[in-house]
Amino acid sequence: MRPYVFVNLAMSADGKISTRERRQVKISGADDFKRVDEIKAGSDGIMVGIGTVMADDPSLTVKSPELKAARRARGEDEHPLRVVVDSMARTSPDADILCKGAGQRVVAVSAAAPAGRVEALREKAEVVVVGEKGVDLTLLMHELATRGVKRLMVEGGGTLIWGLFKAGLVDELITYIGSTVIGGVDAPTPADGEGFVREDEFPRLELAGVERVDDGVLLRWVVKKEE
Ligand SMILES: NC(=O)C1=CN([C@@H]2O[C@H](COP(=O)(O)OP(=O)(O)OC[C@H]3O[C@@H](n4cnc5c(N)ncnc54)[C@H](O)[C@@H]3O)[C@@H](O)[C@H]2O)C=CC1
Ligand SMILES: Nc1nc(O)c(N)c(N[C@@H]2O[C@H](COP(=O)(O)O)[C@@H](O)[C@H]2O)n1
Repeated sequence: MRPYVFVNLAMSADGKISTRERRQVKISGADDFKRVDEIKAGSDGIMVGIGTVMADDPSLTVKSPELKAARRARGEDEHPLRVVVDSMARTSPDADILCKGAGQRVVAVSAAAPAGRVEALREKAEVVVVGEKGVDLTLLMHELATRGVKRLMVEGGGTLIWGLFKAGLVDELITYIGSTVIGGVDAPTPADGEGFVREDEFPRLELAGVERVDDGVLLRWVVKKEE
């Protein structure tokens, strides 16, 4: 049992999701940010890796007052459950994702995380220990499903997205391609990590939508299931 997992990201025309210094950049335009807010509001949970928390300090809150009101009217918290994948419990207790906006949080750590940092995080979030050295993403998905997460949005970054693809946990990939070039061999891309080597390992995608948004393109891919 696991949630439906969809990844949403914005990349430059040359396939980078931030600069080589991992500095957050605005790739999406106003209409795309509105679309992101809508799909976030339609999700039960939203997940990021600790690399993104440390680089961007995102809140991952729903921004539109109307969308927040609609969630309340459905009996939901204003913001989806926010989930940080954080093997060593490096999330700062002052991070926006733990402090901004009402709602539930889960920080997923491994058994190798220092006890003191785990205890400090328990003041702000539910901490789940899944995995020995790194976070076992399959176990985490099971934990999220038992907490009622049916639709999970993944915001990145590239290392987490790679880990999810490697574990066969991605159902859909939504990519906004913006009208800019970032460049840099060390700049993060949508799926980093070590990468697949053999062609028979590559996840296969089916193109489910192409749309012009702002001055870029929105692509929606559905991951083909193995027969
Ligand atoms: N343009 C966009 O749409 C977005 C861009 N970003 C950018 O991505 C960059 C951050 O990406 P990364 O450094 O790759 O960090 P990340 O956010 O992907 O976090 C990776 C970390 O997650 C932890 N982790 C634990 N278990 C794991 C597992 N099983 N698989 C994978 N990771 C696991 C590890 O500590 C790992 O270093 C930033 O520069 C940020 O601005 C992030 C989100 C969206
Ligand atoms: N969809 C999208 N377009 C961009 O141009 C971006 N830079 C990002 N970045 C992601 O948005 C997060 C910000 O979240 P909050 O506004 O703090 O809620 C950031 O951390 C990236 O995950 N996304």
